[in-house]
Amino acid sequence: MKTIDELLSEGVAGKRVFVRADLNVPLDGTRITDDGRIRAVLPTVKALADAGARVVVASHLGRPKGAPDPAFSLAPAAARLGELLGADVAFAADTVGESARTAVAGLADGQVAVVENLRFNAGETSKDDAERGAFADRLAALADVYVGDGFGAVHRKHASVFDLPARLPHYAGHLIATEVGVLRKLTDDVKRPYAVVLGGAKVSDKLAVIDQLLGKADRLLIGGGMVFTFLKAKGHEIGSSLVQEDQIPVVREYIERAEKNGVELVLPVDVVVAPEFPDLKTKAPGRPSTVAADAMPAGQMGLDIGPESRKLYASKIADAATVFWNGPMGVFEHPDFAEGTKAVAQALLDSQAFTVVGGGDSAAAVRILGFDENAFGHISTGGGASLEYLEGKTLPGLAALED
Ligand SMILES: Nc1ncnc2c1ncn2[C@@H]1O[C@H](COP(=O)(O)OP(=O)(O)OP(=O)(O)O)[C@@H](O)[C@H]1O
Ligand SMILES: O=C(O)[C@H](O)COP(=O)(O)O
Repeated sequence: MKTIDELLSEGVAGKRVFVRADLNVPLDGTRITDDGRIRAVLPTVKALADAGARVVVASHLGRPKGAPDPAFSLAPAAARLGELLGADVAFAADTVGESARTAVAGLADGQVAVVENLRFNAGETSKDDAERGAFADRLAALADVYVGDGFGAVHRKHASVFDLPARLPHYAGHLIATEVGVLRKLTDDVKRPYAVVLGGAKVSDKLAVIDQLLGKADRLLIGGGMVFTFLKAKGHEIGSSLVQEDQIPVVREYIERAEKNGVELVLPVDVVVAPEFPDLKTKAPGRPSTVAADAMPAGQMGLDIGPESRKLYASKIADAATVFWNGPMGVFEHPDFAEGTKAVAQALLDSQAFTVVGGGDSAAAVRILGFDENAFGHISTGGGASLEYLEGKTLPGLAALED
């Protein structure tokens, strides 16, 4: 994979460089609640601009349906990029149309433009190779060189990620190079004991990852919404908690395989429950109570791991040599259900282990709960992307950058 350093040494002054970033940031209306992903691509954009390139930045935001939708405009992200760069950033109101062509044509050396959300175009995410290819042709017309730096999206076989680099000289940006360098350490020669902490709400995505991790990790600590599919598979009552009913047989097989492979599968011994999902806007009292994990009352919903589990999880993290953490332990957005996530974050910081936090929500949780992000070994900008990398899958956006 050629990197941006090679591109810079070849010289980029006057060239139009297309940077595929992941500016898919959480928004409250038009207010960005966590700008980590914009800050993460700054080194690449800055290096190119400083070297005199005409930089065209593109990204998706959210999951619009292949047509313009103002709720998913990249305008707030473009404005924030300009603030962080300390420079004017032009914004095109479309992705490959008149506005984009004019914005790019108007760039002087060292200037930056952002084009509108890639997913406002059906060709970006199409399953049809020809349709994606046609959109990639239109993107290619905007640039002379491609730099892939949207690590959070490299697991997507989308036009700007997969098809466009085939049409232009292509290089990996600083963020992709860093992310791959760190995650490779977790796949090539991981220092053991290797503990993986999995939580969050995207249960079906993450259950598939466990299949692979059972052959790689020494310890698997389960938290978040995934817990209840495991507890149910063990025959326990789980009340009205999140559950993936169709995965119960699969989870039973995981429990057996963990035992056979000598992988320590750690489940909560107690859970924090409430009568209903908390109101995250008003933060009205969540009416939490703590119960044993094998004695959850019917009608209650599990929303965090309990105090005994926090101690247990911290002890399993304390003497690990490597820890990968993806997904909050509970509904951390509400103070009544944030303690499990806080305890795991603190345990990572207290351990001597090499620690990697992966996932948009996990990284945001760390920052929102007030932890110093620089104290962790690495905070990945990719949730699904980092998990799929660890699964050993070929990621389209990385394969496309190879020659
Ligand atoms: N017990 C639970 N019940 C319901 N939701 C939960 C529970 N525990 C955690 N969550 C929710 O999980 C969400 C985060 O899950 P997600 O799987 O998206 O994390 P992530 O992998 O860090 O993010 P991403 O994949 O978007 O990069 C949070 O909004 C949190 O409230
Ligand atoms: O948030 C993410 O994980 C990335 O930006 C990819 O977004 P997607 O899951 O909508 O493809």
